[in-house]
Amino acid sequence: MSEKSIYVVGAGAWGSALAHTLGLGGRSVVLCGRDDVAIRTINEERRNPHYLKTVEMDARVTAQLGYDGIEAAQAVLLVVPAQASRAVLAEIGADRLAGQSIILCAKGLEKDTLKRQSEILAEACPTAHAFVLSGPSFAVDVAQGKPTAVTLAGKSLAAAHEIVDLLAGPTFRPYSSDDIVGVELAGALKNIYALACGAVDGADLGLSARSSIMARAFAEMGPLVEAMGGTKESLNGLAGLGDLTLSCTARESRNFDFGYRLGAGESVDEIVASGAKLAEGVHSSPVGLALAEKYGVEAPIIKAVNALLRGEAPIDSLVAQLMRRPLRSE
Ligand SMILES: NC(=O)c1ccc[n+]([C@@H]2O[C@H](COP(=O)([O-])OP(=O)(O)OC[C@H]3O[C@@H](n4cnc5c(N)ncnc54)[C@H](O)[C@@H]3O)[C@@H](O)[C@H]2O)c1
Ligand SMILES: O=P(O)(O)OC[C@H](O)CO
Repeated sequence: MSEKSIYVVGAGAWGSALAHTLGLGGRSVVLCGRDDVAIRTINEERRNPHYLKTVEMDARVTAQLGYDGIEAAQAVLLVVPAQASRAVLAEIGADRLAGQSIILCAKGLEKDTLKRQSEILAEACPTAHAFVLSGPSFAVDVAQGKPTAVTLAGKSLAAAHEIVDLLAGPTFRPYSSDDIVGVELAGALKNIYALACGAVDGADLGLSARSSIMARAFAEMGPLVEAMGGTKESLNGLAGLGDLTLSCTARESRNFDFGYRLGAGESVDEIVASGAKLAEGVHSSPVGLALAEKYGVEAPIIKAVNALLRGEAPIDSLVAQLMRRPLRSE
């Protein structure tokens, strides 16, 4: 019998990179997209015309429109923006996902409902098994076969190990975790802090200020993650410290870049109108603030990012406000 395929839903930058790296790891992959030109180009020319254009997609990857055959997948990676996950899961349908292992790859929180990706999946398909893939990983690095280590969380370590074995390849190394809540919160929150660090850079407030924001962001995440049922240990790992470091220091991060442009004086509307790429933190910031308020946790940096996004104050005056907070111990 032929090997079952892994289905990757979402043929954007991250879905394409993951499909390619799984192919390199010897897996048969079906990449599900919604743009027929992209599908045809991937199958005929081995490249995605919209994302990672120069990467030659591994031959084990087949692209297709829609979700045909997904019910027989070995596992499904959901790789669409966080705000689209619910609609895409509904489009695929609970019946086809029943009992399947679904690896949630989006790093974001749902507006209005304040839900994490695994909560959305539980509502969309209660019998599916949720896993979360997160950690420091730029699509372009993964697609170019540069060494990358990430966190893969499941309900138990044993369950996570199985998916780790499935996803691991010569240049892609997942570590197992049993903290779904902590790992998915870490991935979503780091995008908010990347906006802050980008803004600090864009306003030329200095590398010392940026490092201070990163360290205080790391401290700020702990109480919220714990209040919501995750563990601080997850923050010490790849999904926490690893991704915070990457996203808060590199202009290649779309969230950092968005923040950089805000710090340099552009407005949210101007940046969006210019066709900026997906910056999940823009959507997750109000959710992060609402969650902090709901759980009674102090989150001054998340609050400042929300004020920045709402155009209430420029980053230098928001940082000045942070500097005027009462002095305290670490
Ligand atoms: N790009 C990265 O380096 C990277 C790394 C790790 C995690 N992620 C996360 O992965 C998620 C996806 O990011 P990306 O970089 O692939 O974004 P992207 O903008 O490159 O691609 C998103 C893809 O989702 C599709 N999509 C959007 N809305 C859809 C809908 N309603 N129905 C069906 N398909 C839809 C788009 O057509 C596109 O193909 C984000 O949450 C991001 O934080 C990205
Ligand atoms: O480009 P960003 O800011 O969405 O970051 C991509 C990945 O999440 C980095 O780990």
